[in-house]
Parts: sequence; structure tokens; C-alpha cells
Amino acid sequence: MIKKPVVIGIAGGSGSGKTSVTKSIYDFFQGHSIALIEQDYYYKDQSGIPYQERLKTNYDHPLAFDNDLLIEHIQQLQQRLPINKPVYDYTVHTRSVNIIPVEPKDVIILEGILVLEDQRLRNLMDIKLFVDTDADLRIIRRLLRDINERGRTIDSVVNQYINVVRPMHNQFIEPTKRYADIIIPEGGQNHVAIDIMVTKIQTILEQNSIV
Ligand SMILES: Nc1ncnc2c1ncn2[C@@H]1O[C@H](COP(=O)(O)OP(=O)(O)O)[C@@H](O)[C@H]1O
Ligand SMILES: Nc1ccn([C@@H]2O[C@H](COP(=O)(O)O)[C@@H](O)[C@H]2O)c(=O)n1
Repeated sequence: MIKKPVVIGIAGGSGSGKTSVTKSIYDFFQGHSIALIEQDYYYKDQSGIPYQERLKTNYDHPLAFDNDLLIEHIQQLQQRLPINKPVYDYTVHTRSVNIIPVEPKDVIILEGILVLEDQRLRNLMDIKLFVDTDADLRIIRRLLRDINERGRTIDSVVNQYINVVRPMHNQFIEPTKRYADIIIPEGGQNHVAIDIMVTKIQTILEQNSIV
């Protein structure tokens, strides 16, 4: 009999602290059996589109993601099959030519702004989290990160935020909070919430008797 892995979905707005929460959980289970799947890596491949056209894409709309491939990969991992995870390059707005081979694991974390938006993805999850951080903190964090790590200018971050990120957040991301089992305020520094999550994951692993 195949033992089912625990799938944890971590959603929340851009800059809310999803990656930080994910890293805390991931680090706790290092040495155990844990895999990380970033929804961002499943943005649709745009290598056939000129760079200037890629700048016009709405990266905060559900249709920007290749969720079919993402779902296929999660299902493969659940069946204990390996996958080749795509790699995304934010600086050129498309997938890199590289892939990351991922072996099946007991715990799978699926993290991204819209992982709770697609019912098919929600149905694959055992635990659903929403990282909830005020908009002013999210834009400040994003501004610093996008300039330092994603090759952006102040102007581009501000324009994208006002014209796309903010309205899409309100239309598509914020409403998915209602699907969450647990809402984590403020993200990565919320050690109490992270400890509770880790304990819950351990309990599920024991119930599945795969610890
Ligand atoms: N509690 C926090 N206080 C200050 N900065 C934070 C906090 N949590 C995350 N950050 C920083 O904010 C930026 C965005 O956080 P990140 O975890 O990448 O968010 P997300 O994955 O939701 O976009 C990162 O540079 C991160 O280091
Ligand atoms: N080419 C791209 C692709 C995505 N984005 C933005 O990334 C945000 C999601 O990533 P987080 O780590 O912040 O959750 C999303 O809001 C997109 O606007 C981008 O700017 N360029």
C-alpha cells in the first residue's frame, strides 16, 4: 500500500511572509522527508514571447499559472513518483532552462499567492494556511525584496503594485482566506503559529505512520 504524503498549502499576498513561514517549517523537518513546491515556478512558460511583451503579463491573475502541470506534479508526488520541478527566473519573467528533480517525500509544502484559489489544488491539501499581513507591510517588504533580489526599480514596483498587484490581491487572493484552516498573522516571525503547525504536521505523520 502507498502511504499518502501530507500536503500543506501556504497562501497569502505577495510580501506577506509565505516564503519565511515555509522556510521555518521546512528547516524544522530538514533531515526528515520534506519537499517544497513553489507555485511561482509554475508560471506559464513565456520563452516564446519577446521580453517587452512579458512585461505586460498580469502575474497576479490565476490564469498566469500552469496549474494543470502543478496539479499533475503534486499528484505524482502523492503517488510516490519523482518529478522535474521547473525553475522560474523573475529577472526575465519566464522559466529558466533548468529543472530541479524532486523525489517523493512524506511532507509536501505547496506555497504561492493563489494556491488556495483553485479548487483542484485545495482538494489535494491536508492543511491549508493563509499568511495574513497588512497591505502597508506587504508593499514595503516587496519593494525592498524586488529591488534587491528580482532586478526591479522603485518605479516598476510601485506601478505594478498600484495597477495590478493591489487589485488582483483584493479580487483573487484575499477571498481565499476563507478556505484556510489556519490564518497566520504577520508571517515568518510568528513562532507560536509555526510551532503549532509543526506539531500538527508531526501528528499527521504519526497517524499516517510514516515518521
Ligand atoms: N516578519 C517580517 N519582518 C520583516 N521582514 C520580513 C518579515 N517576514 C518576511 N520579511 C521579508 O519580507 C520580504 C518578503 O517576505 P517573503 O517571506 O518572501 O514573502 P512572500 O513569500 O509572501 O512574498 C522578504 O525579503 C523577507 O525577508
Ligand atoms: N515575472 C514575474 C512573476 C511574478 N511576479 C510577482 O511575484 C509575486 C508572487 O511572488 P511572491 O513571492 O511575492 O509571493 C506576484 O505578486 C507577482 O506580481 C513578478 O513581479 N514578475
